[in-house]
Amino acid sequence: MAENIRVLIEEEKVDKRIEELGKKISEEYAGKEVHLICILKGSIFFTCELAKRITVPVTIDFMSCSSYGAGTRSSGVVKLVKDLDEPLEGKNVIVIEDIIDSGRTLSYLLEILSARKPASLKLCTLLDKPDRRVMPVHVDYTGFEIPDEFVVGYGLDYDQRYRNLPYIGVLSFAE
Ligand SMILES: O=P(O)(O)OC[C@H]1O[C@H](OP(=O)(O)OP(=O)(O)O)[C@H](O)[C@@H]1O
Ligand code: HPA
Repeated sequence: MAENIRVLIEEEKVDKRIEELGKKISEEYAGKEVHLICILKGSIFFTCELAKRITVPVTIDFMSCSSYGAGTRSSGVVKLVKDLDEPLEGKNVIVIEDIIDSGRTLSYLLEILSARKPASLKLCTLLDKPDRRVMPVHVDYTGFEIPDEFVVGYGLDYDQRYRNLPYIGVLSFAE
């Protein structure tokens, strides 16, 4: 089946929104240091772009969690693939995600992370698909709310491909 991609959010619009989020976070954390947790692999592009636009001191750590296999639907089982290198105690933590869909990944992760006693714990996502939510998740910073369509680009993949597209696109399949 042939794969087609239709642009949903252009590169310029994504960049502008990330700039706004960086400014907001910098204002809200004035005088503090923020510890960003990048959820691999999808949020790597967003984390890099956002971190460059935050003007308070930033540290970064990485975690990997997986529930989507080779398809477009979650398996429903979230697995921790790689844990953080650093402890979180006393840190102002912001978890950075590329997308919140069913909410399963984040509700699982936030429970693990809050047990590690950070000074504060917030969630920032580039994309949110609220119509697909199965598990409730409180999101503090959202780039864009999007409809229930499978998207790729800006870190998001289909079967590990398309992460490098500089825009957000909707993937569809034609016979
Ligand atoms: O809200 P959910 O339905 O749980 O979906 C969101 C999660 O799915 C994607 O990760 P994926 O498991 O595909 O791993 P990847 O980031 O390595 O592509 C995405 O990066 C989120 O972590
Ligand atoms: O729409 C999506 N695209 C890519 N990966 C995803 N993981 C959850 N939702 C999506």
